[in-house]
Amino acid sequence: MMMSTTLSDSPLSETPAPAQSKRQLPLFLRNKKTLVGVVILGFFVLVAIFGPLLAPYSPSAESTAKGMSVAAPSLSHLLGTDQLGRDVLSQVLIGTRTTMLIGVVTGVIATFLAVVVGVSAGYLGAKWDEFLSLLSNLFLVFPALPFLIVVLGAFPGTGQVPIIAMLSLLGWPWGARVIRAQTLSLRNKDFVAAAQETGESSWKIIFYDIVPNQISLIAASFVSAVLYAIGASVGLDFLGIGNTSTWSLGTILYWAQNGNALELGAWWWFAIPGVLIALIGTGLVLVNFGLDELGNPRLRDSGAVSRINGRLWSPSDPTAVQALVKTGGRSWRRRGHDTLVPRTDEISNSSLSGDGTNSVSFESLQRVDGHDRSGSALVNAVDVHQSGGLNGQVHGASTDSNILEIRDLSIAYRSGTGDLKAVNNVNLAIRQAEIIGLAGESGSGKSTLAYGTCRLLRPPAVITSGSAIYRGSRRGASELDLMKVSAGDLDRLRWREISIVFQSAMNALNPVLRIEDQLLDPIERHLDLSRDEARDRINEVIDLVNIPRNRLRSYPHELSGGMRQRVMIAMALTVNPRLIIMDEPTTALDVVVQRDILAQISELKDRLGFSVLFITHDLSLLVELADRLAIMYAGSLMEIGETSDVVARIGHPYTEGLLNSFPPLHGPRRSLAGIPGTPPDLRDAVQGCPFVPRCRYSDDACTKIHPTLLTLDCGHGLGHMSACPFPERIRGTATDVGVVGDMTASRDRGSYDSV
Ligand SMILES: Nc1ncnc2c1ncn2[C@@H]1O[C@H](COP(=O)(O)OP(=O)(O)OP(=O)(O)O)[C@@H](O)[C@H]1O
Repeated sequence: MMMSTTLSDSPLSETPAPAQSKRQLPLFLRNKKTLVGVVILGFFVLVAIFGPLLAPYSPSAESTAKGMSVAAPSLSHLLGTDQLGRDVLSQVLIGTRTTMLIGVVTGVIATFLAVVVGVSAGYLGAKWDEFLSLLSNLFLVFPALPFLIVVLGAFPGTGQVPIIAMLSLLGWPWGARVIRAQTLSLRNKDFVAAAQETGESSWKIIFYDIVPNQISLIAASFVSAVLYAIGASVGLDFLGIGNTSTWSLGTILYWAQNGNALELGAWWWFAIPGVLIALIGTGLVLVNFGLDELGNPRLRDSGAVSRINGRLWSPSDPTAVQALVKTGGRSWRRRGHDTLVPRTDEISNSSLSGDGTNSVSFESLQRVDGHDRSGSALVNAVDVHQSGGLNGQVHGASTDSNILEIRDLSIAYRSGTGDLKAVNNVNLAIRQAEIIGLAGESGSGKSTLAYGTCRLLRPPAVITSGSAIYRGSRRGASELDLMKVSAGDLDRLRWREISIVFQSAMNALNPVLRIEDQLLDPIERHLDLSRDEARDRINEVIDLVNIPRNRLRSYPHELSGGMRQRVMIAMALTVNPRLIIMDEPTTALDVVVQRDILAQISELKDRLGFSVLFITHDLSLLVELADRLAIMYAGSLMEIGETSDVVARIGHPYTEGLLNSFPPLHGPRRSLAGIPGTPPDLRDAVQGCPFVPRCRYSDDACTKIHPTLLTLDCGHGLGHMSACPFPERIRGTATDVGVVGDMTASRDRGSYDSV
């Protein structure tokens, strides 16, 4: 019987769907902090605009009447009076306008200067960059306060203009540095290179490509400049350096200080302007949070969070792999815990390097693990016919030879417009020492399934149901549900037992670390080896993937694409994992290198006995490599079986379409047919089989069935299953990829749920 995990069981499923009222708010305001910030600032903007009109008295009007000096708040003076009987409420209403005006005008000028200098330095580079960076640095170390005192002293009684001018001049360098750095990064992006290639002028590229792509950064820089200007002007006014004859929140504090407000206990005189200044600052800081999140979509997602050592993680994060493997500090020869410790006699006797060095071999590690994972350890086939024909059946059934069983796993991406169901009730078992190929078009949910299984997805992804049972963990537990184990246990399991080879090696490798150091990280984290043993281990894996040892001192950019991908494979192998997830590891490589790497993966798998979940959209590539194929479409498995079965007797029209979409790696050339149409939008509810609109065999019946993986009677070994109720229709339209054999579905059509 299928075990299913409910939403509340899953550590990743704590996020409720967004409330309707929240959905209607603009993106920027969905964050509570930002909303509070905007409300606070909105209040002060209104006070700045209408405050002077509402002031009950002139702020400088003195009252000599008895008891009016330093009078506590009353009905006639809601915020009390100062020592000259002046109304504090009127001073606050008028002073807020001045303070806000200084902040906003300074913010605009300083941000304008920051953008001009930052973008020019970053985009024009060379001498311009040197000159403008030098200028920014000079202004950053400029002794601002004495300078301001001198200048403002030289222009007494000239209103706020000198203050605004001085603060603008001193407030731009921080923003300029950040904007320069972002411009440098954008300048190297492909879309900018493409614009340059088409001959667009520099100014056009700056205005259309560079500046719009850092709007949120510029906005954040503006908010910071406003905050700085308000803080600085209040400080100057309080010290009496500014224009004390003009009312601002700072000058109220100046008069309060001079009038001994504190000693007189006249809290209303200093506390109220003080609180207002703090509130303006808080509002600006909160809005800045929102702008940060707007500029970085990853920060703004709500919901479940996957962390490694407290660090947010995403598979597409360029430094993710570093975080994944390096989840501990550098400490050598940690003892006294259950980390794998190779025995000395095994270390000395079983080197794979063959050069007599004292290296730690894979075989020694396998024996210490208690797992014989030699290539010959391939498991016996399991007859799934016995349990076939049931909804939610795991291909491969439940057997000790399965190292991972994904059961009824469903994953959705939450958004303001509803859930995108990326993975729907997927059941899949991965056996020991097999390569299982997961194929499907882009967007079919392959990566979501793979990363979701290891709980490596981050918000807005949510595991809505299901489990992933990991068997035979080295840490002792016979079965672990990856959806339920603690984050700490999962950290220890990842890489040590399940490692990942990412699609883009250039992104996954840290550009500033040598290859050797990057290979050292997982060893350091997961194995208890001395430095020399670790070096031996690195030499061993680097030999395995055919990279010359002298390249260990290289940086990633000094290697070819194929070499970098091999380094990724070596990194995945360093701690001898039981399962390696390979996410399109060869997509970016040319066919020759691709073939070479595939052959190597296959050979290493046979030699070391690990399992591989190989993800690709190129089914013809998997036909060459995989023991079993799983075909995914619109978040569901469409077909699964031994590769030879699937190719020889195609069981689903989608598989047929995929096979006809790619040229085989070898063999005679054939015309490619492709699959007409596009996959469904996974946000929409699909009636019947999701492939119907693109299927040349479909009829009305297909829109009424609930596609379920059922066993075809022609499979052997682990069986051959398809979600198409009419696989016999594919007969007679054989592609030249494989011969469509005698295949009849022995299934009772009545077992399909009608929808
Ligand atoms: N962070 C995300 N937020 C919202 N939707 C997402 C996110 N990541 C993926 N999706 C959606 O989930 C679905 C499955 O995506 P996934 O990347 O798993 O597919 P895939 O088969 O691995 O595609 P590819 O081969 O292009 O990597 C797609 O519709 C995709 O748009």
